[in-house]
Amino acid sequence: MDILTTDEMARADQLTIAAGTPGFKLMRAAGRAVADVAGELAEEGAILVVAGRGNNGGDGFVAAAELAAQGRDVSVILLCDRATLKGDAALAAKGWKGEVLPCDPSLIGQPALIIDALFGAGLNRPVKGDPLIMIDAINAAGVPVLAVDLPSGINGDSGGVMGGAIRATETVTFFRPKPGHLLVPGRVHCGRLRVIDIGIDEDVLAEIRPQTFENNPDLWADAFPVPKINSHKFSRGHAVIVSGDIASTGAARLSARAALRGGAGLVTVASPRDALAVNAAALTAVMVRPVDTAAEFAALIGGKVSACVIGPGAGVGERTRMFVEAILAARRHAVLDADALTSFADAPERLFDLIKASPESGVVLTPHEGEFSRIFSKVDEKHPAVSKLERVRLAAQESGAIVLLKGPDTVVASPDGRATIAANAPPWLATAGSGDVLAGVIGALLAQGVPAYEAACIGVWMHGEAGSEAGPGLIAEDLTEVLPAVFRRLYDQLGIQY
Ligand SMILES: NC(=O)C1=CN([C@@H]2O[C@H](COP(=O)(O)OP(=O)(O)OC[C@H]3O[C@@H](n4cnc5c(N)ncnc54)[C@H](O)[C@@H]3O)[C@@H](O)[C@H]2O)[C@@H](O)CC1
Ligand SMILES: Nc1ncnc2c1ncn2[C@@H]1O[C@H](COP(=O)(O)OP(=O)(O)O)[C@@H](O)[C@H]1O
Ligand SMILES: [K+]
Repeated sequence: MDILTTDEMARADQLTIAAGTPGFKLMRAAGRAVADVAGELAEEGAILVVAGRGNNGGDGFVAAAELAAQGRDVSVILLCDRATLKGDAALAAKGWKGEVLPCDPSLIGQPALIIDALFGAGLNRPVKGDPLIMIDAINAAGVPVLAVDLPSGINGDSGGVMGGAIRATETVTFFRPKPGHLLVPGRVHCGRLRVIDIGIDEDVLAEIRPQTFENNPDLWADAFPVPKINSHKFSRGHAVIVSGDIASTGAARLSARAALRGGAGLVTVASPRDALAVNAAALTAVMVRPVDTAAEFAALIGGKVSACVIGPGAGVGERTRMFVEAILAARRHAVLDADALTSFADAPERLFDLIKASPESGVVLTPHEGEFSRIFSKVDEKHPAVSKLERVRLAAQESGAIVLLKGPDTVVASPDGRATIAANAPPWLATAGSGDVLAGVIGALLAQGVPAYEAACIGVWMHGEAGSEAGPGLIAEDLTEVLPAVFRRLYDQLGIQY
């Protein structure tokens, strides 16, 4: 699904209004939808609406009036003087015939539900003073909270907490999700997210041309590789995974097994000679080749190899740097992870120049936050206050690669500006070796000819699904073993026969 920034959402409102739907009609639809959800969350008992001075508060007033009309016990606290409300919010407040209580936290009491309509997309500075006291008091009340559009205090574009923020049970947003609903900590503050139609025509999207998407199969189904009846192992691609020295071979084996499970027809581990016995003893369907020097490595990948994965356990230093350079010189599709990134921490431009010199080869960089700040320190220095989404976009532009920044809200961005945010990763994915499996799955997709952006998105999604499939207690080894179940469900979802 498309994700709209708050500016893009404002544009969607404007286009809809310009096409003849009054803004107040949108507000009425929004407020009524909030009232419906409130009725579901609290089938009985008192409901308190806490409204701010803007249109978010306006939605709150509409919901209050709607709930009162249904016979519910509703009260409204307003952050400002009612007489100072303007535009649609003033109109909405007129529709509320009850009393308006002042902004006093002692008036919150213990309702069955609080509707948070303090701030939405218009939050433009850190919350302090009275609204902050109110937010803290709502959070402390210990009752369910339904947030209108965004939990108040959450930045809709970054998901960041601006001074303080509501912890909602559920959030109702309109038309499309915003980045702040999916990026943490915003996602955590939202609770369950509902996206509701308020009468904005989908045609506005053709004009807005959103560049951010939630990472799910609708987005990349067409690029998903399905073996054909006449496929053979060579046509499914050959992935090479670089092993580290004898003390750190496991990470490459995890990646290699994941690459095989991910659908690569052949997988070879390029192993230092002194680690050959360890790797060979621990691998079966995955092949092992002795490789010590850059020349040997170049000879191996110069053959029928379609993609390389380097980084997991590879070791930081000249050997890894030379191997990365050999991969890029040979124009192989590549996943550069972990140590392959850290090896360029002192000279990231050297890496980026090589990537940009072969734009036709798909290169995916898969840092976690620590690795990201090592190789993209310039992005962080130049743009200290931007969201995770924009940081990754900037990193993709700077490097010329597809950049994937891991975490509970993994972002994938392309130098052309497209980006996805994933929201399907369970927290138990954060375990040693999990990233190595992710690198292997993406390597498999690249090996099968999937374009790098889609390969990264598919890999992240499948990795998240595998985490849910394996469930709590998972270790990285489990992820590869549950991939067949993830494939089966995806095939069912996409209507692919098997
Ligand atoms: N036609 C539209 O544009 C629609 C808007 N809708 C609602 O309108 C909301 C956006 O409305 P607004 O743009 O009026 O913005 P908000 O209602 O989010 O808040 C804006 C007001 O809060 C003030 N403010 C911002 N940050 C503050 C802070 N930290 N401390 C104190 N005051 C602060 C601003 O100065 C402004 O007065 C959406 O989130 C959505 O709920 C919906 O009614 C659907 C239609
Ligand atoms: N809180 C979290 N919720 C969901 N997924 C997470 C969370 N933290 C990390 N992950 C995921 O776990 C994986 C960890 O990878 P990484 O940091 O490279 O670890 P390792 O190097 O041990 O494999 C990544 O895919 C990341 O997105
Ligand atoms: K709100």
